[in-house]
Amino acid sequence: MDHFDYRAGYLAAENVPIRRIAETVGTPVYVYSTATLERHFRVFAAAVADLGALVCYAVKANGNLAVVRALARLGAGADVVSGGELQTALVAGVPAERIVFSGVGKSEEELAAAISAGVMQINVESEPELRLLNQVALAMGCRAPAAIRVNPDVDAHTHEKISTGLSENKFGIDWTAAPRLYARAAAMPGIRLNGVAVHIGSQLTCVEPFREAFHRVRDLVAMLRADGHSIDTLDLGGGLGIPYGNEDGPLPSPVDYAAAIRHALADLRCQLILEPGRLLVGNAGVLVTRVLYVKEGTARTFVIVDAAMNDLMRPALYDAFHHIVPERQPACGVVPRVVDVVGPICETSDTFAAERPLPPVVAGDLLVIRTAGAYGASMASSYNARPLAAEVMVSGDAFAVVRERETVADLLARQHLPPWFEWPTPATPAATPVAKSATSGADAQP
Ligand SMILES: Cc1ncc(COP(=O)(O)O)c(C=O)c1O
Ligand SMILES: N[C@@H](CCCC[NH3+])C(=O)O
Repeated sequence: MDHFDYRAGYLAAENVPIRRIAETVGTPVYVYSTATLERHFRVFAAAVADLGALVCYAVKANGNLAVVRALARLGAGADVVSGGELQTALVAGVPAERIVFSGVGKSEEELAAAISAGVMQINVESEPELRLLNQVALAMGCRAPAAIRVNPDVDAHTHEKISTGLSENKFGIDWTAAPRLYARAAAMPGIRLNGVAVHIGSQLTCVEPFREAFHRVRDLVAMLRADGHSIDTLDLGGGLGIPYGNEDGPLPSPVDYAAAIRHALADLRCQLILEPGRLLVGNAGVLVTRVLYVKEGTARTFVIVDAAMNDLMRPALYDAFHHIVPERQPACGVVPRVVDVVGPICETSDTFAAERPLPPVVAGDLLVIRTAGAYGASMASSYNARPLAAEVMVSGDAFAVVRERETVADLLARQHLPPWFEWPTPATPAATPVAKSATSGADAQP
């Protein structure tokens, strides 16, 4: 359930007409609903309440400060995977003791930043990373709280590009090799290793792979405890799928997911950490775009819109399905046309929908791409020199820009000509960036 509904024939985000936002802020624009974010967090938190789990929102799904703040206000912790996400979470008011630092390639600086911020736990994904963490912690005169992310070799039955729990995936340490690493870590004075972490993939549409992974974790905890390690935290990652509108059957609910956890792990007396991302924010966001042209091709009809794969890359990257609806509610009985909805980027994969029945539209109409709150803005780029879209948050009757639209000047501002190139004539426009310094890059001269 979300808070994007037709009101008197026009789509609204909570009580704010989408049209009003588009006319004020322009398009393309991401629109987030506070009520939906809050509802999703509360539903998930209620489902896992009896497990005493700490819900650490996976910031990668949507790192907008306002989104992270909305969840932090409700008590969410954060799962972060870079120094940038760590800072985002801290600035949004997530207490350090509720932050988990995950990721397969953390740099020395990022490890040091996590330790000095006082994060709850660093999830280590390789032996070299464990050794580096030990060194960094010793140099800082402390012991780093850590868990090992294990790879349980379980098929998540999701898109291959977002599956992370198979032994051929780069993530975690093979669960059968993990006991050796725990033994080595026990001898490292800079490491306080007392947890196991697992995350097998994203957009899981059935509970069975979770069950399988959790039972492997259970077996591992028994082995580790038998070896004398104290295991106090279990980080079960995220991954619960959400409806995009093209699923075959019903998806597992947070209650089903909680039952799988309870059954496999509740009696182990560990602090559980859960890292939902998509589930909290996916349906809380839409991408609003304007139709530029309707082009009648010989084989297809193309609805060319002003959003593109740089704004929302999921369809191009994973052939992902997103519902697309007109901002103006179609009249009863209107006959849909089968069209391709495409962006202006010079790639054939810049296609939001192929051969999709859609109510007829004309240039100037607004279309709304649904379920775009997760891995939408957070994966956007400026490909084709297209500035990043604006982001807006709605609450009741109010809306606010929570990320300004980038400008072309922003894109150019950090670029420089090398000193051996003169600016083209006529004279350099005031807004054009200049070479950083006369000497920078001198060694690179041909
Ligand atoms: C370690 C970790 N935790 C949590 C998540 C969030 O996953 P999702 O958005 O599918 O809940 C991810 C991303 O897949 C992840 O890599
Ligand atoms: N980016 C992916 C999810 C990957 C999650 C990160 N491990 C998506 O859009 O579905």
